[in-house]
Amino acid sequence: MGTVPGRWFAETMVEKGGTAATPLLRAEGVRKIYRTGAVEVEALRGLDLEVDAGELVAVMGPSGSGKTTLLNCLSGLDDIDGGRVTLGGVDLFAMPDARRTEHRARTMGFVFQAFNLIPVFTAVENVELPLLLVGVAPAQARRRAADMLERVGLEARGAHRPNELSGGEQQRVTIARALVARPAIVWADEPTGNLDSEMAAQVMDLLRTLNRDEGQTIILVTHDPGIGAAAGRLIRMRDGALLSDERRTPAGAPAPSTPSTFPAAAVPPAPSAPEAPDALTSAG
Ligand SMILES: Nc1ncnc2c1ncn2[C@@H]1O[C@H](COP(=O)(O)OP(=O)(O)OP(=O)(O)O)[C@@H](O)[C@H]1O
Repeated sequence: MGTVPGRWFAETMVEKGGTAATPLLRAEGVRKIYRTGAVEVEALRGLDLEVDAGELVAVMGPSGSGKTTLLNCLSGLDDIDGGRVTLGGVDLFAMPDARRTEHRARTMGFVFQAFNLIPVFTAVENVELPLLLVGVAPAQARRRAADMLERVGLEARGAHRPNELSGGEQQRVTIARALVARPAIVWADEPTGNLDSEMAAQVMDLLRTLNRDEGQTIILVTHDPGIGAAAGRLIRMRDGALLSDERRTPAGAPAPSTPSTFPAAAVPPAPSAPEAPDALTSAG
C-alpha cells in the first residue's frame, strides 16, 4: 500500500512518542555564517521557526535579510553552523549528506531559479523526473506526471519543451515537478519573480489552490506585498532574524497566533504515492 510522505511523518512521529501537536518543520537556534576570506557574514542569527502541515507561509524582508539563506538551510540544501532543523521529527543535519539528499528528494519539492527545467526534456519528462529518481516505475511516473500537468492546466502541453512554453507556463511546469511526488513541503524562492503581473497572479492562484484544496505545505520567499498578504502566514525577516510572524484567517484578516498542530486533515490523499523508504523510517 502506498504511503503519503505527510502521512508517513504523522505516523512516524506518533511511533516516536510524538504528539499530534508536533510541527511538521521545526528550526531551533539555526545559525548560518558565510566566510569569504577574512570577512564573515552571519546570515541567520539563531533563528527559531515552526511550520505546521498545511500552512502557506510567505517570507518577506529587505534584500540581504536572509530569506534565501533561510530556505536553503531549513530545507537542508546548505549546511548550518549551529542549531537544529527537524522535518517530521527527523533531524536533517544528523544524517550523512548522501542520506540527506535522498531524504530531500522524497520529502521536499523546490520551485527555485537554480532548479530550472531541463531544456531538452519535454514538460511531461521534466515533471516525471523526481518520481523516476525515487524509483517509481516509468509507466506510473508518466501517468502521475500527466495528471499533475492537468492539475496545473497544462494537459495539452506535455510534449512541449520549455522553450516552446511561455514564462508562466514554464513556472507552472516547475510547480508540477515540485509537487508530483506529493512532498511534505514545497519551497519556492520568488516563484513569480520573473513573470508579468497576470502570469504572477495565475501562478499564485495555483499555489493557493494546491494549499487550500490539498493541504500542501508551501513556504515561499517573495518581494511582492500582494503575495505576502494573500498567504495564510506572513513572516518578515531583518538581519538574519525574524522580525514578525503573523497568521491570517482565510478572509485575510490577521489572526492571533495559534498553537502548533499537525492536522490529519491537512495530509493529502495520494493512493499512488511512493512507499516510505525503510532507510528513512528508522532515521532520527
Ligand atoms: N554565498 C555567499 N557568500 C557570502 N555571503 C553570502 C552568500 N550568500 C548570501 N550571503 C550574504 O548573506 C546575507 C543574506 O543573504 P540572502 O541571499 O539570504 O538574502 P535575501 O534576503 O534572500 O536577499 P535578496 O532579497 O536580495 O535575495 C547577505 O548579507 C548576503 O550578502
